[in-house]
Amino acid sequence: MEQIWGQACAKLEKTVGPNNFNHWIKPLRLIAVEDGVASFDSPTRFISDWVNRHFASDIMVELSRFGSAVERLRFDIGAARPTPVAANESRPQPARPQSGRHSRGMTARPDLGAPLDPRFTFSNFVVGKPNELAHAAARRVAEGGPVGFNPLFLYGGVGLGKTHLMHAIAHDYQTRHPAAEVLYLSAEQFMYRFVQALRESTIMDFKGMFRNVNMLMVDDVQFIAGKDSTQEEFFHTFNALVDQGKQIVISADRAPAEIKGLEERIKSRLSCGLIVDLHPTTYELRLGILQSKTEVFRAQHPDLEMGAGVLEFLAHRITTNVRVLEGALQRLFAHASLLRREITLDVAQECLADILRTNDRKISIDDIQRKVAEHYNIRLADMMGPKRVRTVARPRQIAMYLSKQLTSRSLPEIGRRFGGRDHTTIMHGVRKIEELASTDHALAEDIALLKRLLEA
Ligand SMILES: Nc1ncnc2c1ncn2[C@@H]1O[C@H](COP(=O)(O)OP(=O)(O)OP(=O)(O)O)[C@@H](O)[C@H]1O
Repeated sequence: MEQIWGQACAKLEKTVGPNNFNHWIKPLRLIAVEDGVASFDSPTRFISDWVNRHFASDIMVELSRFGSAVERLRFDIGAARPTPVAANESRPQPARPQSGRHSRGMTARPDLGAPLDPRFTFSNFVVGKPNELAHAAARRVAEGGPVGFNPLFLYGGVGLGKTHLMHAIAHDYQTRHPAAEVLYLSAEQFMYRFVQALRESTIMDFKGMFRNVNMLMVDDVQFIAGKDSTQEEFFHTFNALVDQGKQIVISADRAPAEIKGLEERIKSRLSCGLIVDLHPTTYELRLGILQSKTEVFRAQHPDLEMGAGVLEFLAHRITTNVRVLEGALQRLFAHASLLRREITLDVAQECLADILRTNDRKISIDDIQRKVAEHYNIRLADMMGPKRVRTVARPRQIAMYLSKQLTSRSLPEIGRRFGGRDHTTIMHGVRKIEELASTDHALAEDIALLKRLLEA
């Protein structure tokens, strides 16, 4: 195993860049490869989660070269001894792209941010209807100059490209402004640094370092909800930077107003700039992403043979998020490079059976009623009951609308599930919500959020 891992590591270092490699992959120890599953010891959960999210497909492709195809990674936590770099998890590398033209002449805060993924650039980001606004806003912020919108707040469901866009902004901004200091980190890391500074009585250094950057990017800000002192510190950092005209970019899984447990003053601060959401992908966008990733892979492996209709099939069947889509494609690449044969539709279906099954999970009217009732804080029984007050009737109509949109049930069937209502009542409800959502932005947002929660 050591030998295999050693050889795979030599390749991986080139693919992901030395900084990412040292920080995330080097601390892992390969224990076994069995039944398509590669098992690792990882010093911490944080490292294994990060690796799973960002480098799983690279690792699977490399390991598949040594025998049977690897289709999944598994991690045991705590058994591996951290390397000096891994022990440094609390002090990750500066926000600094690792390769090529970006790496020259940049300044970045030492010991603060998380590393940037060199693959997350604008040129690798496929633009379509669901993400064009977010992409345009990100491009604009990356240009720098007089701050147009501060903060830029990007939000959207899991795996829709928020982190990719943030890294792309950082890469581009640093290329244009080599002397500028860009700090990218997750909200979780922000909290960790803050707690560490409190513990080590270095809070003034902490404040100084955060307040001296030119651009601060905080990913997954919903993480600090409910964590009062971290929120307080974040609020002051935020204000200090905005007052100095420094750019802030934030991401979250939902709009500021929707983040429960986040202080009102922070919500209102976060809403001062531009809030843009990444919508769930469309078929066209998914296909575009698959084609672009296949081209990249083919540039390195010209012998790849992809049968007609395979990418279309994947774009049609895997609709959850781009990360899952990418994972499926990487698994196919791993198969192709190992077996050296064309990926036909049959091969794809067989090889991806588990992913395809999960994606087939149907959303039920029950799920919808429960989620909507929870969201609007009404009783589930009110979905079926006769109450006509608006606080109950509107959520009920939203649930009707979502049932029509997200399930294949007919109007009479939906009517039956909403306390035996007539199909014309359901039709009226659906139309009403369509009409309202076209003018009421808050309602449209609510519906988009509910859809994301249901489809997650
Ligand atoms: N439009 C796109 N073009 C190319 N790749 C994309 C696009 N959208 C997402 N991806 C890829 O999908 C994967 C997941 O994206 P990313 O990590 O940015 O998602 P996220 O929105 O930050 O998710 P999470 O909510 O889990 O943090 C990444 O590998 C990213 O490169």
